[in-house]
Amino acid sequence: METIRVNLGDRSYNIDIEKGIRKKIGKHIKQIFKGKKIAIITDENVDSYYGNEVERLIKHEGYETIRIVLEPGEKTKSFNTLPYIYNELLKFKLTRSDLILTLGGGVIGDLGGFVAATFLRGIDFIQFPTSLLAQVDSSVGGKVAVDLEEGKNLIGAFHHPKAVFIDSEMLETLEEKFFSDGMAEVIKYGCILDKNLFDKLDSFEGREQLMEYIDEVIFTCCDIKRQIVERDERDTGERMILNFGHTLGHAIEKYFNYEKFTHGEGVALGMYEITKLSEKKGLTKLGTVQKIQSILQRYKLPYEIQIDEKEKIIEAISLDKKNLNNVLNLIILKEIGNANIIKESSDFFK
Ligand SMILES: NC(=O)c1ccc[n+]([C@@H]2O[C@H](COP(=O)([O-])OP(=O)(O)OC[C@H]3O[C@@H](n4cnc5c(N)ncnc54)[C@H](O)[C@@H]3O)[C@@H](O)[C@H]2O)c1
Ligand SMILES: O=C(O)C(=O)C[C@@H](O)[C@H](O)[C@H](O)COP(=O)(O)O
Ligand SMILES: [Zn+2]
Repeated sequence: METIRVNLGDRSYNIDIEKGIRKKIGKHIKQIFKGKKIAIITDENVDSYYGNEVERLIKHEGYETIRIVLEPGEKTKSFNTLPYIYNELLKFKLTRSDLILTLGGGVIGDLGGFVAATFLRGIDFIQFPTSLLAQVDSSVGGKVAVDLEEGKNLIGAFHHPKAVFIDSEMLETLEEKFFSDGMAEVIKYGCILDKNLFDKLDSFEGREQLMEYIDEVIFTCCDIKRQIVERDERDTGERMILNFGHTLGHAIEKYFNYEKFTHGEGVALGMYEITKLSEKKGLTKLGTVQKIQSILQRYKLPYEIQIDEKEKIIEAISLDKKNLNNVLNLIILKEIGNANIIKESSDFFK
């Protein structure tokens, strides 16, 4: 097992990465949680593969459990889903000394994490991420949120998990499309900070070859995120570079009502488009956008779309959380492995 310690004072926690760790999940939880009740929040797909096994192992350690199983997909990560979950927790009589376990992808992690941040003014939770995207990104760093119709993650909190358990064996059941989503965030790490990672990903033929190195890739991504989060927990400076591709990505997701493009696809489109623009403006080394296009294609991600109502995208961009005092903090690449934060208006996209 590889363990990464995220050092954040009294909010510190471990990320444990081990193939098959789910088979010992009850015992691992027992080591760090001394309360009585555990509410497992998951979605129907993940539940059908892992729900019974995980709940049985947790019950075996003497905990009382409830399983809250939600519809899969981004639409579930909505403000409107919250009352249902809070009600289930109240019926189960979950108290502040109990625990929430989020078992699923980024939707479940963000939503369940937000519930943990707000229920009874905040209770502990553990992230048990099952999608590639959640294993390399969303389970780490404490950003939890729900979407509004107006935009992504507009209601949220910083609430760190007590622990993160990562079992890459669970990726065997993940559909191709969602594997690609996770690759968008993996590619993002390569683009912003790690040229070696980028080149390595670019040397693989695709999912099958990458899976031979999956734990190494997950470790590298989580460790990059750990370092940034330790230096800028609250996203006031350096952490913004983790948002490369997201200004446009989030706007595109919202523009299509969270139905046409997933988060990873939005990020892929956003990374390509902003790099095309920054290269054209002479801010990025020539040839960078070509490299991004090629790696996105390798991992079956989109890179270009036609949008007729550009002004609506620009309107959505104004809700970006990196917009401070009407100045937009944009993340661009100087070159692969080297990101920069620049202050612009939304005219940058015109
Ligand atoms: N908090 C953060 O720092 C952060 C970072 C990146 C992304 N996010 C958020 O994460 C969300 C996207 O996460 P996602 O891509 O995991 O989406 P998701 O949670 O919708 O999962 C994708 C699909 O894969 C299925 N699935 C998950 N694990 C599976 C498994 N092991 N086997 C079979 N099916 C499985 C799910 O049921 C779902 O249908 C977005 O809402 C995004 O905003 C948050
Ligand atoms: O952890 C971060 O910081 C990130 O920006 C990671 C992103 O991949 C993630 O999508 C995050 O949820 C975006 O946050 P937001 O602040 O732009 O809503
Ligand atoms: Zn993201």
